[in-house]
Amino acid sequence: NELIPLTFGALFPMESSAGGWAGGPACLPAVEMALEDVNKRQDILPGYRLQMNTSDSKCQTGLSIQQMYQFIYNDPKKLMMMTGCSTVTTVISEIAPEWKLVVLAYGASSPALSNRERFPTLFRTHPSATIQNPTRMRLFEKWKWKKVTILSSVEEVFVSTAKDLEKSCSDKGIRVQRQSFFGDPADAVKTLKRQDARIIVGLFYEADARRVLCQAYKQGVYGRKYVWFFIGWYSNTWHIPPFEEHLNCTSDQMEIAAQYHFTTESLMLSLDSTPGVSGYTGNQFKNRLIERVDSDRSPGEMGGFPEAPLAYDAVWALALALRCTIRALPQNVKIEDFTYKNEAVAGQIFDCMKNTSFQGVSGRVMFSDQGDRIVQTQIEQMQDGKYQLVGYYDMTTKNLTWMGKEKWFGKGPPPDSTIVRQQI
Ligand SMILES: CC1(C)CO[C@@H](CC(=O)O)CN1
Repeated sequence: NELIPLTFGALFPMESSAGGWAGGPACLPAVEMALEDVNKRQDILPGYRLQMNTSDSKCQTGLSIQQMYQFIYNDPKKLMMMTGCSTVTTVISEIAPEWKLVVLAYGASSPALSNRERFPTLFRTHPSATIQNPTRMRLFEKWKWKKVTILSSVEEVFVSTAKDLEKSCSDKGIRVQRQSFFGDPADAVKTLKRQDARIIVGLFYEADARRVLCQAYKQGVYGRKYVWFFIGWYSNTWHIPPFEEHLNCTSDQMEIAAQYHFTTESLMLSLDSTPGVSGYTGNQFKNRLIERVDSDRSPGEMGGFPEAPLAYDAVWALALALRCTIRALPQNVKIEDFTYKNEAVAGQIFDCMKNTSFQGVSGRVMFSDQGDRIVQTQIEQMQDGKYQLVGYYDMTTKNLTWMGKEKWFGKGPPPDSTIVRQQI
């Protein structure tokens, strides 16, 4: 007897000509692998076959809306939408409720998406960029810093992350200065000096980070008096200036300025040695993906490779939510009767997605009330041009796992400002 197909629409940014994240090359094969894994199991969607219609969104909003209409106005009916980039996820999640569709984003980090008023049916297996802020706060507490400076570029994702961190600092009685720059950071770095900034959190894309680091070197905002925090998802050699950027700093100068800075980033691949619901561990997933894509480029270079576990787990979240829906619907209502207007089925899919909780290859998959993914974060420190893992932070348990591998120019962490020596 024929399996009944259940279809979802999926957008992958296979390239990003207009800027943005080209995560499709590694995330599409990860999703295809998850579909095969789900469909070969008898206990996930018995009697059904999960399938997807895909389009290359190029990380462009206009194109993705046009593709969404194609999904909706052509059979088969789509039960859900899966998206990548934050920009595409924003527009798709704003219009999806018109067709009572849940949106599941595997590659959207923008804090603005944590908003149930604007995005009532959005869930994401990719954490918001603000998830790094509790980790930064925990380190300020560990090293007793009560004055912090935040420097961001003007992109919305970084300004909203900076504002979130600024609020967390104020709530904890930490004095915080925040400024943002567009293009050349020279004046912004000059302001850091004038403010006597010592503990500096940088929030920008990789190319801006190089410009900031070069200015820090030129203006002497580096070394024993300073601690820089950068974002951890840059490449491991991000601080080496590419020839074409004509940065007027040498690699040696950049390495000197970068010495002992910290980074924070979301853990996207589970370190757990016990397999998850798929039957695979994070590492087994990673090796299977590398086998599958056997591209001439090294897999780590493939766009979206770090986020591939999130895409794989998104299919499992979707499949388990559909299984939950099938079990919850009354006898006379079939999930295949979904019609973009059928509140009963759509409402049940939303409720099931809301209650998602399973062990994925990217770790525990659960969503907050805003549909946000909660993950652990990883802390590294650059030591002589190489990143050294120094700790993990779990914001749900507030547990900081520290390796004690960090290094300082002096005996320990520098003070957060000029300490006026108390006259004894
Ligand atoms: C960690 C990163 C690179 C943040 O941006 C995400 C893409 C986006 O938010 O548009 C993908 N993952």
